[in-house]
Amino acid sequence: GAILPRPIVVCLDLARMKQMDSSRSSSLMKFLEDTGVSPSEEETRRRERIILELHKIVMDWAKMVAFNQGGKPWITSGTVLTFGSYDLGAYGPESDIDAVCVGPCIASLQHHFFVVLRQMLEARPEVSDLHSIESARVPLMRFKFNGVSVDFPYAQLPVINAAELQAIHANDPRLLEKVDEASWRCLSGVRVNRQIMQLVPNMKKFQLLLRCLKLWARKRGIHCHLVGFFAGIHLAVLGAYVCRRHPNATANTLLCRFFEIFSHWPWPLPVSLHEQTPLWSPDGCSLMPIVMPCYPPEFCASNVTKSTFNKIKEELWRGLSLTKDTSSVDIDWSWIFAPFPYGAKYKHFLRIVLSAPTTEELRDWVGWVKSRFRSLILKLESLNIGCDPNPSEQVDHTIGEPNAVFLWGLIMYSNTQICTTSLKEDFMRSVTNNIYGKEKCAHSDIELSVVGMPQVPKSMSDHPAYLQKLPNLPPRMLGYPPMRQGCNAVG
Ligand SMILES: Nc1ncnc2c1ncn2[C@@H]1O[C@H](COP(=O)(O)OP(=O)(O)OP(=O)(O)O)[C@@H](O)[C@H]1O
Ligand SMILES: [Mg+2]
Repeated sequence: GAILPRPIVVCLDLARMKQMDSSRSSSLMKFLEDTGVSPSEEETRRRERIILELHKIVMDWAKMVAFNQGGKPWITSGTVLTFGSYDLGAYGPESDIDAVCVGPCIASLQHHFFVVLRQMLEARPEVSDLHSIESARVPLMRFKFNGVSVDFPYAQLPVINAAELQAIHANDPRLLEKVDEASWRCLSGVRVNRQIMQLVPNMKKFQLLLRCLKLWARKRGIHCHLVGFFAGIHLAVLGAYVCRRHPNATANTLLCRFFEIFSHWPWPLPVSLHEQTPLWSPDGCSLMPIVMPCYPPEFCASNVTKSTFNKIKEELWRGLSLTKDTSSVDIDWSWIFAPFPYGAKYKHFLRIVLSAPTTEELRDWVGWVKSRFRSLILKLESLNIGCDPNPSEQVDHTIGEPNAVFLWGLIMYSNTQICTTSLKEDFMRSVTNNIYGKEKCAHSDIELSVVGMPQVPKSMSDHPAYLQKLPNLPPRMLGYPPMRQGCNAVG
């Protein structure tokens, strides 16, 4: 046939690509809807009511603190500021509500927050599972309010009328200079969120992308800050970066660009939404530095190690290979968001069993040990063993005591033997170092063993048929050498 002049071919191609892009975006939105990652109207209302109730409780509490100190209750106030994925409008059904309790200078953290306010919350029928985590970097109360998990840290402002002042000056550096370190940290969560919202060109598209990223990271086993994967804030910054680079892109293009940009990212170049990068980098931030948009700039805290860095890179390459073919109209989104097939990927697993006499003790114990997991991953790496710390927890019903079981995929680079006795001794040193509430965990236990496939729960060993269709990635993209056959693992 006749050869069309070039400009017309380009126009037709562009029109076809645009149509494909929009049809892929529609199918992506339909997929997200079917997966149920977006909260229903009712769920949204429920969360709004919770924030409102918490606000009322904090107001009453501030007035009571003033009254008990002989002050005038009407000039004192407190408030609640939300942050995290709730505030960004990208929360899912399993997300918590992150809310800072902002209190006046007369309300102390130790007594008024952890004792007086705790009692007020405990007296409410909507509140359950309340516990205080006083030793955390950001001390907080964690509870369920009408069944929704709430993380509730405390920021004490150097003023009496905290509610009024925060509305005007939450970003005022002079005010922030006067608050203590823990208060400053939780207010920076609020400030970072506000900055992100100001920096993204289209909030709706950003929320959609962030929902995709959170779902993808959860399904692929790379959404867990404590074991060295992404925290929500990392994904929010990476998502915002893509949105800023492509302000007019559709949902499909944004997701494709995310994989394209970050599978090729020259780490350790920091990802930053503005020009500035922090002057110093805390431990754990050197492999995959991501900068929070606040002043002064700070890195998001990170626990990434060589192993988890490799897995993240592998997953980014996988995402790229599944989305880069722009010539096909349809894309099966369930491939991209497929659960990670641990059972098919690894031959050996490190089985970590945490147990305690009661469920309350187990909750504290699991929280504490998880905050030490990074040292176990580093220890394995020092033995030349890579690991994929599956963040999900199982329960072994054959054990009498309340327990939580973790199964981490092991990658043996050489004929290494794992002696779990010395591994445990080593890990226990890190667990018992600086332990908070030692007596609380006196009857709790850890057991480590190396197990093979048969002892892995069915949910982890299933190998969905669609995984067979995955394109083969070159080993370079997998980030580590292929596993040696016949390695010895001694439990
Ligand atoms: N590693 C971190 N570095 C810096 N700030 C963090 C980090 N982890 C959490 N935060 C702060 O705490 C907030 C809430 O964290 P959280 O882990 O609940 O994430 P999220 O984005 O709310 O995701 P989810 O939907 O899973 O709850 C973040 O928005 C951030 O301000
Ligand atoms: Mg949250």
